[in-house]
Amino acid sequence: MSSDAPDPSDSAETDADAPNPGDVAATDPVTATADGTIGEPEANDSEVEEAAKHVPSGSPSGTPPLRVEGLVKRFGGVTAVDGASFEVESGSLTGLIGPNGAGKSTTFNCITGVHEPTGGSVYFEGEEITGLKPHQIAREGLVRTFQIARELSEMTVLENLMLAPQGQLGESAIRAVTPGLRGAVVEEETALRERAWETLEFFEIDHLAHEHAGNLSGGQRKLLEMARALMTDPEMVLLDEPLAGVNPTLEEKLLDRIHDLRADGYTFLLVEHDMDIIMENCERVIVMHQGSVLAEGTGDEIRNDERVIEAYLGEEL
Ligand SMILES: Nc1ncnc2c1ncn2[C@@H]1O[C@H](COP(=O)(O)OP(=O)(O)OP(=O)(O)O)[C@@H](O)[C@H]1O
Repeated sequence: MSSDAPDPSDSAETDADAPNPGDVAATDPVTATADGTIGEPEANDSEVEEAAKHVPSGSPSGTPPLRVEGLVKRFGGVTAVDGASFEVESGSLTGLIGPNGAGKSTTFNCITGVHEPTGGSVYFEGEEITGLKPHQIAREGLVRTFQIARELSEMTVLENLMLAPQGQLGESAIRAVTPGLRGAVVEEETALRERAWETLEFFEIDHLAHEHAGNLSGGQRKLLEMARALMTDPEMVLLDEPLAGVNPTLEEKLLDRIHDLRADGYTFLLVEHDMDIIMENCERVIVMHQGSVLAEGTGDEIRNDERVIEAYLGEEL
């Protein structure tokens, strides 16, 4: 996949700023806790436990969580996405595949507000989100995973999780320093810390809570990236090659977690080059080619589709 870094050739447009997961606001929630420490979760009252839980509320009945209509993205003379249209069903794990340069990354970036589309529309749970900034889209419940930025590599795994909502949602630190709001902030931080521990346990990386993120293996980092995305209480998560460079044990763990989350009502759109993973895990597959959608269907339908075979000519399908 191409990098998310803005391309100099893209300067003519006003792409939204990508949420910078490395942006640590002036008042860091990790240090703004009641006792000033980051520790194991304290005994929780039921209110905190309730606040820590998140289950997707789901789309209004019959509305696909994600609908992309005639999406176009040009970079100067290059048309990266050329009228792509598709829907993702609620609670599904849908694969987005296509040969190199098909436009998958750019589509992800347009959906999540990293790029402003040149044309077309994106709807999330029936509401148009085209052109919104990434943190606004994240606030609606649609997030993507991001590589752990350099600044965050120097922080612990627990800190990474506690900062995730700020990074993705663009929360203002002002609330945290405003007199009169401090009590509420401390309560929020307690819930946040509890939630972070729960999430670490869910991904089975709680033993790494106090490790610097930079010391994690590639696979552990992928788990952390996913854990960070979940800390924002999303309804839907876009996964951009979440298994690249992950060893088979962690790969299985990550896929198991994705299936668990699906069972809880989360929706996933997955870009992945490994066709076996797509075919074994995705009930629906969307194939992009030259910027638009070439075919859609089950893994078997896609594998046997002549147009898809031709598009992948020379590549293993
Ligand atoms: N910022 C950019 N500036 C100019 N061209 C770009 C930019 N981003 C992507 N492109 C071009 O748009 C096309 C689609 O790229 P994109 O990365 O979206 O494809 P992809 O399907 O994700 O490919 P891959 O699987 O190889 O990562 C390619 O021709 C690529 O070179």
